[in-house]
Amino acid sequence: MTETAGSEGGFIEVHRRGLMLVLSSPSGAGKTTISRRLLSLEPSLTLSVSATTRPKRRGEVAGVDYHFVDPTEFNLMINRGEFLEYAKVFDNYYGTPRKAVEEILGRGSDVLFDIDWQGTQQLAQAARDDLVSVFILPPSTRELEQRLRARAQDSAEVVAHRMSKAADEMSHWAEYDYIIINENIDLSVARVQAILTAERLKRQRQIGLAQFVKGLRDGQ
Ligand SMILES: Nc1ncnc2c1ncn2[C@@H]1O[C@H](COP(=O)(O)OP(=O)(O)OP(=O)(O)O)[C@@H](O)[C@H]1O
Ligand SMILES: Nc1nc2c(ncn2[C@@H]2O[C@H](COP(=O)(O)O)[C@@H](O)[C@H]2O)c(=O)[nH]1
Repeated sequence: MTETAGSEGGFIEVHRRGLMLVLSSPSGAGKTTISRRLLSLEPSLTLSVSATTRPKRRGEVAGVDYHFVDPTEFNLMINRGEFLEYAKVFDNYYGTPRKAVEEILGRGSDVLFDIDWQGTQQLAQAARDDLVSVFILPPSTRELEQRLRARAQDSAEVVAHRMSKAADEMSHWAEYDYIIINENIDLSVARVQAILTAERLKRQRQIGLAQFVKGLRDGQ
């Protein structure tokens, strides 16, 4: 993203280095819901569409929600080095295609990731300075289970399996930059949006500022 700043006598471009915004949570805490709302509010934020070996849920669209691939194809993608990160989550494989992320960042957009703690650790190793990580917690375990059931997308066994993994997932909360308890969805979306706004304004993400300030000091 480029912002043009200046006054009469010449404009100096202040570019912004793209950032990678990660949302993680135990299954059902609300990160997909928050992501969709945020994407509709933030035109220069683009979702990284993961590849997965998980079967498609009712209502999911290939290429929009996920790239649905079989385990053989997923392995080929691993061997060809096509993933920025990948992990096994709840008995299926999930991975972030590298090329798409590079293209999004290359055109000056920020990237939104809905990935688990394993993927977040891998991204942090590869690009810590560009990463902003947010962990979403449910208001209670009971509410988490209710949300998974009310979503009505997974079998009772899958819901039980995901609930059994929730405590493990949540043990990684302290590895994240920000924590949001998702009680009220409007408030949670506003909070993630506030984080994004503040992170975009960080000094180190604004390229060309030194020149811009020099111009100001020189009276431009
Ligand atoms: N603040 C909220 N209050 C009530 N219901 C919510 C809230 N946030 C999300 N939900 C609902 O909870 C269910 C699970 O949300 P969502 O699918 O966004 O979770 P998720 O964290 O993306 O789960 P997964 O990791 O399994 O993809 C959905 O039916 C959603 O509408
Ligand atoms: N490490 C990664 N985790 C991912 C990726 N895409 C999704 N996920 C996480 O998997 C679980 C389950 O997702 P669901 O859609 O089956 O409910 C959830 O925690 C996601 O955040 C990925 O590319 N890498």
